[in-house]
Amino acid sequence: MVLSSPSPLRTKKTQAIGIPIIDLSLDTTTLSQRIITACQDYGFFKVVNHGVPIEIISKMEEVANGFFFKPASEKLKAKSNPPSPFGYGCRSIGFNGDVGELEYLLLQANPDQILLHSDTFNVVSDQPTDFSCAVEDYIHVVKGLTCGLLEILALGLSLTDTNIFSRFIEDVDSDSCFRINHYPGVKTSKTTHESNKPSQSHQRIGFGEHSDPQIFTILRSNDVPGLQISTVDGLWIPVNVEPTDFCVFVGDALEVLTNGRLKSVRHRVMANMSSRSRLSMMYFAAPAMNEWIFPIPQMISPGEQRLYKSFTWNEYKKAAYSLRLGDQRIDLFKCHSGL
Ligand SMILES: C=C1C[C@]23C[C@@]1(O)CC[C@H]2[C@@]12CC[C@H](O)[C@@](C)(C(=O)O1)[C@H]2[C@@H]3C(=O)O
Ligand SMILES: O=C(O)CCC(=O)C(=O)O
Ligand SMILES: [Fe+2]
Repeated sequence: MVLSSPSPLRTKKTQAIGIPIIDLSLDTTTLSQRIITACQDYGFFKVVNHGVPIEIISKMEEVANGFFFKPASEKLKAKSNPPSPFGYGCRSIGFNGDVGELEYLLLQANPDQILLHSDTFNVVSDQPTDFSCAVEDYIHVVKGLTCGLLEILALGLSLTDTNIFSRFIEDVDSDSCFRINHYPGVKTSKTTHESNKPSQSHQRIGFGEHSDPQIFTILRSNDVPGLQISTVDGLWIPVNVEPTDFCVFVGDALEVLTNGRLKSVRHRVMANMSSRSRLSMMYFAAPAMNEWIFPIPQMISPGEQRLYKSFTWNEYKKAAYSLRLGDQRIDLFKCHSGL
C-alpha cells in the first residue's frame, strides 16, 4: 500500500496524514490484508488501478455538468412532488432541517427502479436517453467494482462465504442509490481581503458531518478539494482526490455486519475551498429493504460480545430519515446487555 507522506499540522483540528491508497493491480492476498487494515483504521481508502473505463466516468461527469449548468427554474422541475428523497435538491438535505452549500440529484440505482426515474430524466436533459444511459453505464461498472471489493474484504476477514456482502448488492431488490452533488465555487469577496478579517466562507459547510447508513459508498469527484474524513480521535483529514481515483467509505451496515471490527467513517465536505465548483458522484451500496442486518456469527470471536441488535434495512432507513444528518443512528441499534 502506498501512503501519502505526512505533512505538518494545518490547524488545531485538521491534519493531513497518510490515507490508505489501495492499488487493485496487487495480488488478492496482499490486497485483502490492506483493505482490512484500511477499513479497521480509517473506515476509508482510495482505490487506484481499478480498471473502470475513463470514458464511462467522463461521460457521467459531462451529463451531470450539463444538468447543473441549467438555469435554476429548469433544475427545479426535477424536484420530487410529493416530497421524496429522490430527484433534485438544493441546499436542503433530508427532511429534518439539515442544509449545505450544494445542489444534488439523488436516484435509485437498481436496474428496475432506475426506470421509475424516467420523469426526472426527461427534465434533467434535452437528451434524456443520453443521460439515463450514462447513469446506467456508470452504475453498472461501479457496482461491479463494489462487489469485487466486498468479495476481497470477505476473504480478508476469513469468512467462508466470500459473497456474503456482495450478495446484498447483487440482489435485484437492492436499495442502492446514486447521488450527484454539485458544490458551486466560492466567489472571493474583495472587501473581506481588504479588511483582513476571516472570511465568512471559511465556515461554509457543503455537506455536514455524518456517516453513510449503507454497506459501502464508492465516491468519485473532480479535482476540487473539500472532502474530509474524521479519525477516531476526532481529527479532520482533508482528502485530495484525483479524478481517476475512487474513494471507498465503510457504512453503518458494514460496521454492524462485522460486529464493529470495521468502522463506518464520519466525513463532511467543506465548500470554501475553491473558486471552481466541485462535482462528486456517490454509489451507495445497500441491501434490499426486507433484508436482515446483524453481526455475522463468524465475526464474533469466542469471549467477545455481540455489539448490535438485528434489524431490517427498512428499519434502519426509517431511523436514519427520522434523525438529523450528524446523529449517530447506529447507537440506536447497540446491544446494551451484550446479548
Ligand atoms: C439528513 C438526512 C439525509 C440522509 C437521510 C438523513 O435523514 C440522514 C442520512 C442522510 C444520508 C447520508 C448518506 C447519503 O447521502 C443519503 C442519501 C443516505 O442514504 O443517508 C443521505 C440521506 C439523504 O440525503 O436523503
Ligand atoms: O459530495 C461528497 O463528496 C460527499 C457527499 C456525501 O458524503 C454524501 O452524499 O453522503
Ligand atoms: Fe456521505
